[in-house]
Amino acid sequence: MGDHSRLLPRQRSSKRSFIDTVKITVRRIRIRSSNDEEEDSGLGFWDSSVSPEEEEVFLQVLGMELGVALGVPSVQELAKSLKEVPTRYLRPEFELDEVSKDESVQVPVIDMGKLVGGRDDEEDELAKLHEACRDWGFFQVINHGVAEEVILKMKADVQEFFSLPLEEKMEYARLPDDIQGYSPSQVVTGGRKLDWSDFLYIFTQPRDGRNMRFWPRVPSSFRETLNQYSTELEKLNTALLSFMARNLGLEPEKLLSLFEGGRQGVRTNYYPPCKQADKVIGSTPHSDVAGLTLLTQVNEVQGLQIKRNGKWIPIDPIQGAFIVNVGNFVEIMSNGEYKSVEHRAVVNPEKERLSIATFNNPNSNAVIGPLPDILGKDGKKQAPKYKSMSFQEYMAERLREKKKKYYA
Ligand SMILES: O=C(O)CCC(=O)C(=O)O
Ligand SMILES: [Fe+2]
Repeated sequence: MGDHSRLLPRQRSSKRSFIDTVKITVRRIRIRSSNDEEEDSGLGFWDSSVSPEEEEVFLQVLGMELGVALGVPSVQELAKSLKEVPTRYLRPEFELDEVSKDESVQVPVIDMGKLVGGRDDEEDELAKLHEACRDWGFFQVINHGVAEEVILKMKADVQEFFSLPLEEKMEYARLPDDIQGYSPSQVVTGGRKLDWSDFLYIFTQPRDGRNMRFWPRVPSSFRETLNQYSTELEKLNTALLSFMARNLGLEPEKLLSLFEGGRQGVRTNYYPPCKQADKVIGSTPHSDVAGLTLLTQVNEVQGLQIKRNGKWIPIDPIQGAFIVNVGNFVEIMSNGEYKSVEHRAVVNPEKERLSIATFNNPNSNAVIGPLPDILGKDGKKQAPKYKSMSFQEYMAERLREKKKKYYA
């Protein structure tokens, strides 16, 4: 998932006793779940008044430990040895969802080649981009300027990483106090239901925010490849934001300054095949907590679906294109003119699927709210549809929401 709502400050070591409390709670839950009972209590502690940062650490430690306790270091491994899908992955709530069969319904394709260099068709393409962000929240971008070689290398290295033996991947396992690293999906929520996927999540920009501990050394080119990929995608993100700013009647510099130095995270998703593919979900429906998300699909296996008029529309990726979606931050900043659309990933019965999602965030000083220039646009005052708050407050709120959803 693109959640990535977990960008709160790291825990200070003075909070040790809190962590110990968490560990004890987790141990209790572990004993309980190994006895195969419902593990829904033992969370009385949860209600005590802890700060959002503390909640954050709690969720992470709980999620990690619970994942291990349930014997799911990786869905990829589970899928190999599997006779039957464990109940925890069965998601009957999605079985009746309607999926569109009309293959002609596809997200708009934006040709970035037309947006640079003062061509005659520039205005038409800008209008198409505006429409895509307003009406779809998703589009594919071609002629985006990212060298094909960099994309191919990234895909190859990601594929190689996931084909390593589990022990090697576990060298980059997520740690209790971090959200980066290799992990099965959704254990971070400690939820009762799990997604049919693993991921490797790495903070890639700004450079001084990198923790090389989570950057794979194998394949040997991985680090350099990711560095290049992330740098190229940062440029693409900036270019797209500046076109969107023009479309929204904003000064590009003003919008870009909110994203300057913001965190970029690259999440590579691995969806193992599943014989009961229609009974599991690779990525639970969500909208991305990001400014813009740029997605590359590693192989030809389809899986991404977006919600439109109550139906799921499967996205057919164009070779070499990026699938771009408006994230929650851009929706809010545009006062809802652009939409952060719900999406999910389904699993294939025969083939593995891999994707690389790059999330680009505003910086932590940015106020998250409708931009004053949008509210006052065209001389008319628009009422703000979203509250304004600090980046940290926004993240804490998402966390509280998640807590409600998974622990209610
Ligand atoms: O795998 C995909 O196509 C979607 C992944 C996704 O939505 C995410 O990581 O946020
Ligand atoms: Fe997503």
